[in-house]
Parts: sequence; C-alpha cells; structure tokens
Amino acid sequence: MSSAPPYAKELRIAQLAVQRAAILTKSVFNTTSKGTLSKSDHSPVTVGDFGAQALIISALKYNFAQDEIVAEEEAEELRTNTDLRGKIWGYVKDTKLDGEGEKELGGAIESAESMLDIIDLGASQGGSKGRIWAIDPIDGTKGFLRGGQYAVCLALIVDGKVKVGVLGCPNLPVDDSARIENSMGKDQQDSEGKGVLISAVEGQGATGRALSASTGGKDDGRSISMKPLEDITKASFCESVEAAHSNQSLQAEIAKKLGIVAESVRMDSQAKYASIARGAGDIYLRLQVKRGYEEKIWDHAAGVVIVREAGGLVTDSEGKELDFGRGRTLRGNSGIVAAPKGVHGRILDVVKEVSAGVKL
Ligand SMILES: Nc1ncnc2c1ncn2[C@@H]1O[C@H](COP(=O)(O)OS(=O)(=O)O)[C@@H](OP(=O)(O)O)[C@H]1O
Ligand SMILES: [Mg+2]
Ligand SMILES: [Mg+2]
Ligand SMILES: [Mg+2]
Repeated sequence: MSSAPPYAKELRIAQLAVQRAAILTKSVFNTTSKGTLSKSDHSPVTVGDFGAQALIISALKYNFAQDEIVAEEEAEELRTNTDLRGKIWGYVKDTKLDGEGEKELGGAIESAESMLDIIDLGASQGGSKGRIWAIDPIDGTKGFLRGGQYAVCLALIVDGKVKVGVLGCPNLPVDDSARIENSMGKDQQDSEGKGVLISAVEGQGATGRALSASTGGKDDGRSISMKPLEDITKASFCESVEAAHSNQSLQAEIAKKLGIVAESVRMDSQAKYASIARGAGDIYLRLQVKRGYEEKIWDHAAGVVIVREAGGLVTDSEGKELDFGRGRTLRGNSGIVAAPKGVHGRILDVVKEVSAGVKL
C-alpha cells in the first residue's frame, strides 16, 4: 500500500474549507447590502470577510487543534454591533458543503457567540517556528464590493516556509486558457463558467479545478503551469487595481525598459498569482508605494507557493526571498516580483535599476 504524500490531509481540509467559505462569500457577493464597516486603516470589511473567516477557522480547529492561526479579521466590533453579528450568523449557520465534505470539516458552529470566539482564534502573532495557518477570508475586499475579482486564501506555513496554498477565486473563469481581462468591477455579475480552486503543495506541483466541484470524490484537479516566456517583449503585467497598493507609474517605466508593449491587466487580490500560475498572465509586480507599509503574510502566502510550484520564482523587489517567519507581516521585505524562472532575473535587474532613484 502506498502512503499518502506529505501534507495530503492539510491540502484536502484546506481545499474543503476554502470551498465552503466561498459558498458564503458568493451569497454575500450577490446581495446589495454587504454589511460593510470601515476599519481603523480605512479599508473595508464585510459580512463576507467575517463569515468566511469563522467557517475556515472552525474547520482548521476541528482538524488541527494545535496549530496557530494568523487571520486578517478580528471580532471586537461585532461584540457590540449585534445587528451586524446577527447578519453574519445568518449566513454562517446556513452555509454547508454537500456530502462527506461537511463532516470532514466538523460541521456547524454552535452559536453566534462561539462564532465570535472562533473569529478571534486568528490573532496569533506568527513567527519562525511551528505550524501556522495564514487566512485572508476575502482578499481584494474592494474588488468584492466593486463586483470584480477577489480570492478566499488559505496557506500553511511550517517553520517560516509556505508548504500548502489554496486560492478560491469565484470570479475567475474555470478555463485556464481564457484570456484575462481588466477587472475593475461590474463585469463579473454573470457567474456562468466562473469559479476556480487553485492549490499547491511544496514539491508536488500546482493544480486547478472548478470551485463548484463535488467534495465527495478524490478529484485532484488538473496540473497547471506558467506560460513559458521566451520573448519578454510579448509579456504582460498583472497588477493591482488600487493605485494606492502599487506604484503604477514606476511599473509603466519598467515595462517600457523591458520592451513590453501590452497594457497591464489590472485585477484585485491574489487572483493575480492564480492567473500567472495557470498561464493566463505572465508577471505580477507589486512595488511598494508607501514608506513603512509592511505586506501582510495572508496577502501572499498561498499565491507564492502556487506560483513557485507552477514554475515561477517569487522574490521581493531587491531579489530577497520572502520571509514568512517574521510575524504577521513580511517586515523583512519590500515589494513583490513574481515571474517565470527564466525571465525573473532580467525583470529584477530592471526593477532595481528603476527603483534606485525613487524616494518613498
Ligand atoms: N498601502 C498598501 N499597500 C499595499 N497593499 C495594501 C495597502 N493597503 C492595503 N493593502 C492590502 O492590499 C490587499 C489587496 O491587494 P490587491 O493587490 O488586491 O489590491 S487591488 O485591489 O488590486 O489594488 C488588501 O487585502 P484585503 O484587505 O484582504 O482586501 C490589503 O491587505
Ligand atoms: Mg482587508
Ligand atoms: Mg488581502
Ligand atoms: Mg482580506
């Protein structure tokens, strides 16, 4: 009898947990009132973010009780805002996977009160030792609100290294080869043929399958890989929608120096990592805009292992490896360069050259 490959159970549970959470985010996506709050950094959080985080953490605690969890959201505001808490609970109590999957995740959360405690189990400070799950229940909340791209993101980090990554992208086409388009919102309302689940385990490659696939069987999905890029001038960049998240004028200068003529494709969230990993785009650049901003580990962990396993290299904009063992943020790094192995070095040279004179 052959034994299961490393992290087989972690991958299975992570995929189911993301699939279940995405059922919830999709219902919220299709309503007009998304229960939006503004956080202290002025970024939005919705019923969908809180609900998805509760469902994912409950699945992880049931299966891996000892593991640490670093998740984006906290429940503090919901302890007094009973209206919003009730609204979230309304979604959480009714969201279930079909068949065996639900049992594997431990079933329903008991009450609205325990839901808040579960959300707050994601407050770990992270670090370089042990098993830490990183959760972004909705990455690209602004995209989610705009009707554009967003992703439900889950990764397992062991001793500071990302081992497993899963991205649920409800608004990306199932078809890997479908051309990626700018997604500024309002164009994603038609859910037909949409929704993809992209996964990777270190050393085992990356796969993709429909987000709506049945959870009963052992569907491993199809293997995915980056597009081989022989001629860099034919490449296109995938970059953020929000001008505040990446330096778009500097990116344009870099594209010009590399001889890239295609317009950058703009989309929110780690759907950018998912898109380049399956060959629907080429390069993801994210250059630091604000001095002192530290990228969050949950915004990158899953995407990084997926792109690496699909044949890419991911470093920061100085060429340093991303260090997921420094806490809740990538405090030792600045910016992100994700590209096929063969051209990463060339891109990095230009990024360094162009960034040299820039003062943030
Ligand atoms: N100043 C600044 N610089 C860089 N990044 C920031 C900044 N502020 C916020 N964020 C984080 O950006 C996450 C969304 O990134 P995206 O690449 O999806 O942005 S964009 O919407 O496509 O522009 C977003 O993730 P979510 O909050 O999960 O949506 C934030 O964690
Ligand atoms: Mg956020
Ligand atoms: Mg995010
Ligand atoms: Mg988020």
